Amino acid sequence: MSEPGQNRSYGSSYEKEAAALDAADELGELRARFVLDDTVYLDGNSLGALPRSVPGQVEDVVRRQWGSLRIRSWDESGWWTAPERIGDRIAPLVGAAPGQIVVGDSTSVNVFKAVVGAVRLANERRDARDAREGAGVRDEVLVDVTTFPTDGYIAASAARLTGCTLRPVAPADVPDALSGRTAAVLLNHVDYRTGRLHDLPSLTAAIRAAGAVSVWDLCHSAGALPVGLDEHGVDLAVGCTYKYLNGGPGSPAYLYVRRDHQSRFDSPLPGWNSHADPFGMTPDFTPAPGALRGRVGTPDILSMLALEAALEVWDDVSIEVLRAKSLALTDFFLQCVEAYVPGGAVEPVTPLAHAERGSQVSLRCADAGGVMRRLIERGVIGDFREPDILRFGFTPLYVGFGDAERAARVLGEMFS
Ligand SMILES: Cc1ncc(COP(=O)(O)O)c(C=O)c1O
Ligand SMILES: Nc1c(O)cccc1C(=O)C[C@H](N)C(=O)O
Repeated sequence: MSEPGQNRSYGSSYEKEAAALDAADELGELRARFVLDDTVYLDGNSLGALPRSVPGQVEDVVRRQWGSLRIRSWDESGWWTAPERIGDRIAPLVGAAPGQIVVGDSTSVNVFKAVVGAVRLANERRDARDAREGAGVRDEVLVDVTTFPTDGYIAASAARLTGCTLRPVAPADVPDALSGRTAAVLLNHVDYRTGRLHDLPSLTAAIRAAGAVSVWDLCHSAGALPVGLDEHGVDLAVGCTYKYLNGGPGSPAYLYVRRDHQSRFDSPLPGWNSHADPFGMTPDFTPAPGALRGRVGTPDILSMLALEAALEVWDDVSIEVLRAKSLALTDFFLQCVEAYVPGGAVEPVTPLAHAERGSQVSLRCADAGGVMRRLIERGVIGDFREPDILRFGFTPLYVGFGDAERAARVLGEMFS
């Protein structure tokens, strides 16, 4: 792969432009903090690359904290408080003040906690307003019709369990679909298939104005672009940590519970780790104060502390700078695709408008599965999503403009 500064001759004007952009990239030096090879890795929106800080720290967790300190590590190594400590480390990346995020469980499980919790919150609030306004029960859950499947499956079950009807709606149609019956609305911030960025500020405002509770899935936005949870008044949010946050395969997810809601957040999974006094071992459940009530059982310490090590890379990164690079990368990739790929062979599905674009580019293409297989054989790693989508994720921490140019060039060669 061509690295900036390397003494080689550049073939096309796009190669030259990529080299200049890489040389000027203020995040460029972060790439060295990841384990990468000479492939072009455009699949960090599925599994982020390994940060170099992780293996040594995981070894310490295993050998010293577990191997030597054993049970003492729950206190002495900070194991017990890891879910909230690591939650506070993720918080600035999604625009949240400390004390509102706990890490643990999978995204799917957190979607369940959040949707059931949202329906309960909406109706608890209704109880107070009900007497005054004569409002009926809020018994409808709206879900993004294009959602990543797990959110849809879990929302359907959560709706059944809470006596609600589930109504799939396109995100843009949510304002018109809201009514006095809407309890909760579950939306994806960035669509996993198309890369479309939904309008979180205005949708959240519409949901709040209708008296319903918003739940946002941040899997494809956290670590890729500014989210602004506190600023935009989001009620509840969930996200995974193995994509743009590089926590590793199956690393734990997180749950955000807005501070104003915490005292009324009634988790459908109250475990001993969400109890106010876990070691009191009482038969009755008293929820812990704050976001801690979003915890359930014993945290998965090995994965969680690998994630904590992975998050170190964010110490000096501005999300605004990251977003600017992400948009520049996807713009440049699209420009190169237009230059290298014969007209009509692929069609961009990801919106061109910056305000509607996440950190990926999806291209519709005939035999997309076969094309992606051949791209991977040629060292360009993206992925294929049914039925006809080539998906390229741009993780601004370690993807460069040279990668974007090479990926588009190799894609063009597939059609020559
Ligand atoms: C938007 C979205 N939600 C949820 C998930 C999956 O959640 P889990 O971590 O439970 O597998 C993914 C990806 O796997 C996703 O893209
Ligand atoms: N979570 C994944 C997994 O365990 C295996 C393979 C892929 C994934 C993914 O994250 C898929 C991803 N959410 C997507 O956007 O398609």
